[in-house]
Amino acid sequence: MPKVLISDKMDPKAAQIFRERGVEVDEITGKTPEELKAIIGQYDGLAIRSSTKVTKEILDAATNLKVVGRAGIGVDNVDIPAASAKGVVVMNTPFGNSITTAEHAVALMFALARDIPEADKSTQAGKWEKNRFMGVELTNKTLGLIGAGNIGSIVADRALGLKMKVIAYDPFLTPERAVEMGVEKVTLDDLLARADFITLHTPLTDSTRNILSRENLAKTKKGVRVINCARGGLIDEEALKDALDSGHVAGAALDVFVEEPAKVSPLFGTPGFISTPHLGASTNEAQVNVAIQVAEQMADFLVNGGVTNALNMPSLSAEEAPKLKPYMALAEQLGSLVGQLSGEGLMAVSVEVEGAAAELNQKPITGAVLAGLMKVYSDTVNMVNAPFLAKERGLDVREVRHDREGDYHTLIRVSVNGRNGERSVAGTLFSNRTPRLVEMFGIKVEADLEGDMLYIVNDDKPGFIGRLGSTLGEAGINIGTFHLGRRSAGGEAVLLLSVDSPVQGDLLKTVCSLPGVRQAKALRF
Ligand SMILES: NC(=O)C1=CN([C@@H]2O[C@H](COP(=O)(O)OP(=O)(O)OC[C@H]3O[C@@H](n4cnc5c(N)ncnc54)[C@H](O)[C@@H]3O)[C@@H](O)[C@H]2O)C=CC1
Ligand SMILES: O=C(O)C(=O)COP(=O)(O)O
Repeated sequence: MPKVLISDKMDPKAAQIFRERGVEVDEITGKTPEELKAIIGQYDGLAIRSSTKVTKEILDAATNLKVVGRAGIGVDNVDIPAASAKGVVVMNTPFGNSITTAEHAVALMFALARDIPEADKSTQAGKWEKNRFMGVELTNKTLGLIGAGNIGSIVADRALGLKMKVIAYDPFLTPERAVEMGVEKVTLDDLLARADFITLHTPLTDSTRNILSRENLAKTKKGVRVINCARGGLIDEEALKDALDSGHVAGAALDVFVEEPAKVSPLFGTPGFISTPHLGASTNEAQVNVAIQVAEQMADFLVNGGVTNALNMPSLSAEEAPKLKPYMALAEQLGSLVGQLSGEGLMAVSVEVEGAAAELNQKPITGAVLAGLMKVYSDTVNMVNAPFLAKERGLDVREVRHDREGDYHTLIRVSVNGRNGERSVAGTLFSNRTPRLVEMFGIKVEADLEGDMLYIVNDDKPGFIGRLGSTLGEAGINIGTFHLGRRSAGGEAVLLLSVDSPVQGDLLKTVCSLPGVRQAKALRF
């Protein structure tokens, strides 16, 4: 039974779904990194929100971890390259809390426009300062969206309903989508110069970090109000404080901070400043949505191999996963076969699918080929990290899909190019289930690739098989199955034997020195 740790506060629906789906679950929140490191080794899955920091250190201690599920959107608290390198899938729930977060941004915009928090404080202090507070209307004001993705577009929709003019800076926003959203696509400088309110809705990346820098804040319209419900780090907090103090920025509302939890901040106490403690996603509706979604996705992955909303692996639906399973087993065996036979120095690999295999999602098949291939170099390789390892090694990976059906109803062919030239192997599924090798280096063979095997290339001459049988027999090696293929009678032949124990050391040398043997190699599947 797979086991998951929920390490941040999550709606109880998450634990309920894990249990219903046959996943054991522990809910242990508020642990320090050291405490988390000490227990993470027992878990196959880790379900988090934004508090748990999934660092390389945590991942190194997570010896059984297969999946990190983020009940929410932002994954900047997860070291994704480190997770990928360790073969851990990282998934999020990209839509479950978008409406709630957009509504929080709109709420903060209203709060800024009418100085509601300060007015509330003063009223409850019995001051009745009716003449102190003078707000601004939102109608006809210009809202500048930085980031027009899921949340940004919901904010735009609500703002248009409030009769605001919406302008958006997002390098990935197409003109067609801007028209559909009813916003004007502008440059960042244009947005800074024109917006009465600026709201941020981008992830925190190298291109967005400090996007409202001191320099950019200076380019804003005097009296601008700024809202950040996306990520701390998008705004220079010191520069924002100075701009509030000077009156250039009339108000700022931050839900997110560079350092969280934000126990101290240069902005705290600054007139015109409003804050909430990362509450963007905190509604019952959003929390139920993301809890259900993350638990379903993680359980699907741990129980059936389905992959949804992964950030470091192609998707694979729970319906597709069982269909692809035997293909992935075949693909991994073929990859492993060429990997073991080719050794180091591979430069390119091509994965071709034809017949029924060509109708499937090819990415997981290629991932499985690469996992099999790279096992030669690393025993911690899997489908998640294999593509990254391949890239790291500069391996050129090609995928080819043939619509034709050849001799087999379904076929996967793996060809590699390396120091030893090009080699190609192909396999099919027997009875739609059992992987079977059908071709090796252009020679037809039929073999199941399993357990210990012995691969021999030899001259097709009478008497060889008898000599080989006696050599192995004398060494106490039992032959399970025996597969022979040859290019032409009397030419080059290929032998694949399954053996009950590995052929190694001196025995392998003896086999190599048998007359007619061109190459002999022990293989393991
Ligand atoms: N405060 C909170 O509790 C919550 C915060 N968030 C945060 O909100 C942010 C946005 O979420 P979504 O809209 O769902 O993401 P999304 O991926 O749908 O949209 C992000 C948009 O930012 C744009 N973008 C990327 N680089 C940019 C750049 N350099 N300049 C301008 N635009 C750029 C992208 O093209 C994309 O359209 C994320 O950082 C997420 O973590 C999300 C949920 C809750
Ligand atoms: O989904 C996101 O990106 C959020 O920032 C929400 O964070 P939280 O789950 O409330 O800690």
